[in-house]
Amino acid sequence: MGKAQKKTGKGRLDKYYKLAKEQGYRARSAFKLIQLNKKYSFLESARCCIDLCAAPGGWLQVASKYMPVNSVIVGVDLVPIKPIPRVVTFASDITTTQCRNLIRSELKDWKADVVLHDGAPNVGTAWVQDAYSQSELVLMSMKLAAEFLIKGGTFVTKVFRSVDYNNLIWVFNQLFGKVEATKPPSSRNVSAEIFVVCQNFLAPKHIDPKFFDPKHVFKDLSTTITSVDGEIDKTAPGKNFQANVFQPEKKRRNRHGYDDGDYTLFHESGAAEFIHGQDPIAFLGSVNKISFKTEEEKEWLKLDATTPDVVANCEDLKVLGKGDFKTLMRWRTNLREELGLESKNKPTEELTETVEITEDVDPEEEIEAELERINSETAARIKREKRKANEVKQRTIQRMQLQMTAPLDIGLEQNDESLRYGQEDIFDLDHTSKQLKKGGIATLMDQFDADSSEDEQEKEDDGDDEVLDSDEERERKVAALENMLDGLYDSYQERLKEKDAKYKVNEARRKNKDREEWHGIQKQDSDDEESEEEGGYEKMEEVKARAGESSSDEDSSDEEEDVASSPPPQKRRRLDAGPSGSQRSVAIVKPAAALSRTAQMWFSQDTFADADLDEIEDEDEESEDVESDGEDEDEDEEDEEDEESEEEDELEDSESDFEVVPQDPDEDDVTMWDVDDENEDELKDEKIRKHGLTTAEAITLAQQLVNREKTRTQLINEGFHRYSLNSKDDLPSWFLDDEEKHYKANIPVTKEAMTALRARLRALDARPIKKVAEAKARKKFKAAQRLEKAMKKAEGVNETSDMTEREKAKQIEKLMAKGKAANKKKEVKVVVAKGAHKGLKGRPKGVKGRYVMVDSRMKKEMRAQKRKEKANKKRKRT
Ligand SMILES: C[S@@+](CC[C@H](N)C(=O)[O-])C[C@H]1O[C@@H](n2cnc3c(N)ncnc32)[C@H](O)[C@@H]1O
Repeated sequence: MGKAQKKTGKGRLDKYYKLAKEQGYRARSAFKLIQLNKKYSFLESARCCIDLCAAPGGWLQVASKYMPVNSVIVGVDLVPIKPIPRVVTFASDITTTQCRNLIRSELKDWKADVVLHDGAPNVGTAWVQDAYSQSELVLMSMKLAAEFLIKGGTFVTKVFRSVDYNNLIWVFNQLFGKVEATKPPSSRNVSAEIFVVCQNFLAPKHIDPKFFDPKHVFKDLSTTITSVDGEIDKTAPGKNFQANVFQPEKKRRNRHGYDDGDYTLFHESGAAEFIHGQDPIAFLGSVNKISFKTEEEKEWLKLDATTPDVVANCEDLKVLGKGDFKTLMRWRTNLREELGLESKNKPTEELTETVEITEDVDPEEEIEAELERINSETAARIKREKRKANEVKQRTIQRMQLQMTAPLDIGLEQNDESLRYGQEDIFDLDHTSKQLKKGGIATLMDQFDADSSEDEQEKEDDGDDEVLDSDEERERKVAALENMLDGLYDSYQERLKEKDAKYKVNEARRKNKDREEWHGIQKQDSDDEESEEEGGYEKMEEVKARAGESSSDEDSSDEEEDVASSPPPQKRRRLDAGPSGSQRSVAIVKPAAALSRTAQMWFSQDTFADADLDEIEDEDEESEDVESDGEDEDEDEEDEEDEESEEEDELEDSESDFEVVPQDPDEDDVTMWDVDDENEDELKDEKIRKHGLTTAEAITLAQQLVNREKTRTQLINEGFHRYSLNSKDDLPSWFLDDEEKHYKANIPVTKEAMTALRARLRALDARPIKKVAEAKARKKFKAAQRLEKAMKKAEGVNETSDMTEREKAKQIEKLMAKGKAANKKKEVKVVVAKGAHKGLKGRPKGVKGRYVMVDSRMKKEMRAQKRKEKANKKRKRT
């Protein structure tokens, strides 16, 4: 099992693996040679073949099979190869002379027609190393091939696609007439191996030994080491050391061998060379240790700049990381500055000051320069402030767009003074109207921006610039990240919602609603009297329509302007009759011009009817609930029961009488969780109209209402709890969405409700399936058709004059009876073939119409079959 898994893991169980097993080859690689030979046909004519790196012997098997009988086949590998008939094998390293000698002794003075090489180094470490070892191995095998191949012979070798590839091909081309690289189908695509078939060995008398020397063949390797960026760096060798410095974890081979006279791998150099040298990076890459041996170097050890860290780093450069090398580079710079080898990068201001001191400057010029400096500093500061203010503004706007914050939040973030903006836009008309006159939210935001930038400026002046900057930076990053996340979440939600058909309906509704949004009643003097007669609902609709007309084509800002410029409504007539039935007096609403539309709507309520707007503020403070003002006088006298019944009455009254319902002054100020309540309600209503109440909770509540166990007010009141009005400000939209879904009160369900729901479901279940329903409908339709036909006939009978009335009546009765009756199936009489009927051919005596003869055997068999079918059906159902 383990073995099988291992093979599967390596992906070996492919077609060729199975084929090799089937055909008795020791390795799937045998098919590579088969396919190569199929293409180039070098084995059939070969009399002698050397297979280098032949274990376990797949290629040898192929050679033995395809080569003529009595051919000489020699296989060499590091590992011993199990004997193969007609094949001589031995274990040896093909890079050694011992191997060469062994082959020589085996071949005597024969020459090989084919030399095969499928070697792969048994390293299995880094890819670069593997590839290079492979290239070296190829070069060694080519050396053997050049020695043992006959002129015109073929050399087949495996190479890896690597930087050495072209060099190898170049060498092959020097020794062979035809060189072709190919990848047989059995070679896996994922493998970097390529097979090069070199044909027509030129057998030159003298071959330059450099062709077999990796140092020469791959000599530009040292200059083609990949740089830090992963690009081939073909520049000076010195650069490679730089690469080593900044990528120390990558070990590279010393491909170019040792320098003349230098046979060690360890290099030590004095610190002076590092400090005074022009190429410190190359130095760090080529040296193992920096020593402090000279007097000067020893002195450097005493300097503050030479920290213990630096000394430790100098001990062994080969173990250092990027950071350590940077420390050394910094140390070098510091030291060079101290030694005066490098000038310090002083700030320009410092330099300017030095110039001022040294130069004899005219006082006027000095003043001018000073002024210029101050100006430029101020300009820079203003620019900085502006940038910061813009950033804050942008952030706030972005937050608002993402619905993370309401305009009120801006105030909250600020201070108590500005906190008033958000709340007073409802209650403090003067203050708010002033704010709104200036430009509404934008003004508030501007003010906020100004405030915040002032604050920031103060902070900046007080505190450390660097710390503040970094803090701000961090804050900005965090905010940007949050915004990004929220934005992503929103777009995710959008995507989800777009898919949702319900959402589309919702959206369409909301758009309609927005278009029709009621912006309060605007006074129309001319139709005062009409409005008195009209019902409240009509009035509201009319006003809605008017508001819609006026606002439909304009954007919100235009609307604001319109409100401001339109003549203020002078008076408002209350239309509802009070408990006494008398009409109330007309209220004067003065400063509507200065109010926002929402504020107008709010103050258009009757509650404010008697009061001058200037007084409203005071009233607000006194009374908590604005709506209850009108009933104040009575309330004290009434007991709790009366109160309840009055509330009910009020609710009923409200349906018939016109009452200005206060619209939420600002949607952002509403602190309920469920944002789409209205739409949801509409949908629910529609659903209820269509399907009735579908949940046990809904049925429970409905039953309670119908049975007068609870009043509507009670139900509404029960829906509130201490968390209902929790602020949703600053809460991320995903949280609100979750809350909307899951944060719901558990409504107790009654047994009756469950029973009712179950009964309904049962009725639903009991409904016939479609086919049955269709059949029934067909039947009904046919019956109706029959009846119609009969009636037509009856009419005809009625119109004939040949018949007496009595006859007519009889005839019609018959026709109608026929029309009502369904077509009866023609009866088939069953005649049992026994007694006189046994073995009877033809119609039995006394039997009229259709008949069928049955015998007892047949009857039994039929019954048995029916029984079986029934049993089968039952089994299937369970
Ligand atoms: C892919 S296998 C060859 C498979 C063979 N062609 C066959 O069909 O069975 C590669 C072989 O190269 C051998 N090898 C690697 N380096 C070698 C070296 N320096 N001298 C001899 N054989 C070597 C390995 O021992 C290994 O068996």
